[in-house]
Amino acid sequence: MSQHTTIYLASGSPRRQEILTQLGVDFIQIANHFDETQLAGESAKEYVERVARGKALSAMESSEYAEKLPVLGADTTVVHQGQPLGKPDDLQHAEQLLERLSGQTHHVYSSVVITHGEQLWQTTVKTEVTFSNLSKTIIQNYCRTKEPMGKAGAYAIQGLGGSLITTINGSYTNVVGLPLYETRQLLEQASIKHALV
Ligand SMILES: Cc1cn([C@H]2C[C@H](O)[C@@H](COP(=O)(O)OP(=O)(O)OP(=O)(O)O)O2)c(=O)[nH]c1=O
Repeated sequence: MSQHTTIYLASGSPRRQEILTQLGVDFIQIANHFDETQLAGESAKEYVERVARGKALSAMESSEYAEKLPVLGADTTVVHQGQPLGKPDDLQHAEQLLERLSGQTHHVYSSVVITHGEQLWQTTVKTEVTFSNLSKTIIQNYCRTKEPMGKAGAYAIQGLGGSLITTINGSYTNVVGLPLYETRQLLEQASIKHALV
């Protein structure tokens, strides 16, 4: 099979753009308008996998992108006690999410999908993250930086939020939004050019 040198990235996440750039992938960024509301009766892992597929497929099916290059989409969700915690609606919601995660261990799931025509490749990675005990003042001061906004679980491990975390077990880039090693493997399965092939 011949190699694809350019793909569509169906993501507005600056973190995903940075990680793909780090991998040396040439991409064109496109929007995805997938509705991320949760359906009843699915596990957190099934949820993140469905949303990642939905993001990639909805972007691919858009007639605007008829050229049909491969499309990469991804979703990241923080899961605490089996419940997916998405991005905060506002700063008050961010405080509630951080109160919930304080002193606790949770999991971060990222699922990455590449679609091209009838073909679909998908990988899902889980990382365990443990938070220190957070005082009300620390939570309020952290929220005041606005860093929690737009981040699943209301924190950014790559920013000041990293100072709230005591340990992680598993892939760091998976928490940031795109697991580097597993994404490289997926690119290779889909015959997409990156810096190492
Ligand atoms: C937990 C965590 C999440 N995040 C980010 C990664 C994702 O951008 C975001 C999770 O939301 P997503 O819904 O996965 O992605 P998104 O809406 O930002 O972008 P798109 O759907 O267009 O691809 O949270 C961090 O940047 N750092 C972290 O530590």
